[in-house]
Amino acid sequence: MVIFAGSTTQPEYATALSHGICKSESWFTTPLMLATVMNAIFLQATMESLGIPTRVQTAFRMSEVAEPYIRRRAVRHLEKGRVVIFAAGTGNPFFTTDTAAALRCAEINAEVVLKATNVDGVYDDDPRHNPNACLLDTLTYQEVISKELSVMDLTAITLCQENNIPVVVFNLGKPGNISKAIRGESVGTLIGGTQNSEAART
Ligand SMILES: Nc1ncnc2c1ncn2[C@@H]1O[C@H](COP(=O)(O)OP(=O)(O)OP(=O)(O)O)[C@@H](O)[C@H]1O
Ligand SMILES: O=c1ccn([C@@H]2O[C@H](COP(=O)(O)O)[C@@H](O)[C@H]2O)c(=O)[nH]1
Repeated sequence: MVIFAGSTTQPEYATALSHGICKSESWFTTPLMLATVMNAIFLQATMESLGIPTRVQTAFRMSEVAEPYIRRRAVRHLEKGRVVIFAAGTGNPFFTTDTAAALRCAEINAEVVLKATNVDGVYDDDPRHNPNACLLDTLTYQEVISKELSVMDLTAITLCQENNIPVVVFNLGKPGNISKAIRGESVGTLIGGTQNSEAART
């Protein structure tokens, strides 16, 4: 199993950027990537307190606190039944944690990207701004791109499309949703599903 730690919004950093304290957006992205490492370490501690063996791998070196990302090593951990938490995004500015998820899933030949987020799935419009937006059950990658359904950034969705990795978008806040998504039960929105993944949902 693979889990990606999303960066939480850091209002202090956003304020620093808007006040001109941070010189460029590429500088500003570093603390955001570091925030995902903190999240990953907390998640690791929580999972290990439940007896689940876990490893954190970071996209840039922080060897005193976590392993560096090494694809073959990550795959070996998974083969041994450990949860691997990938942190620090892609390690590069101008990307997102969704793109990091798509990239790592492509690298390790993952079957699916499970995007646990703060809305029930993909809507025909941003539900935060349009209360009449309708929740969609399934979508093709092309529909997400052409209709500009910005629940996931274009780089991430394109990477999933190119590597035929379906994406399930679901609400993290609803109890039971993570289990449902992992078991392949119907939850949220399925993007780029094949007949097999459709069957798995029913
Ligand atoms: N068509 C759409 N359907 C669903 N959500 C949409 C759509 N368009 C925009 N959104 C927005 O996308 C957001 C979810 O994506 P976002 O990447 O912000 O969340 P996240 O991945 O949970 O956050 P993070 O990556 O910081 O952990 C929702 O809060 C919603 O407002
Ligand atoms: O690989 C990466 C991952 C993230 N960033 C920066 O962090 C923010 C927040 O990421 P979310 O995926 O929206 O949680 C993102 O906008 C980037 O500024 C990055 O540079 N590289």
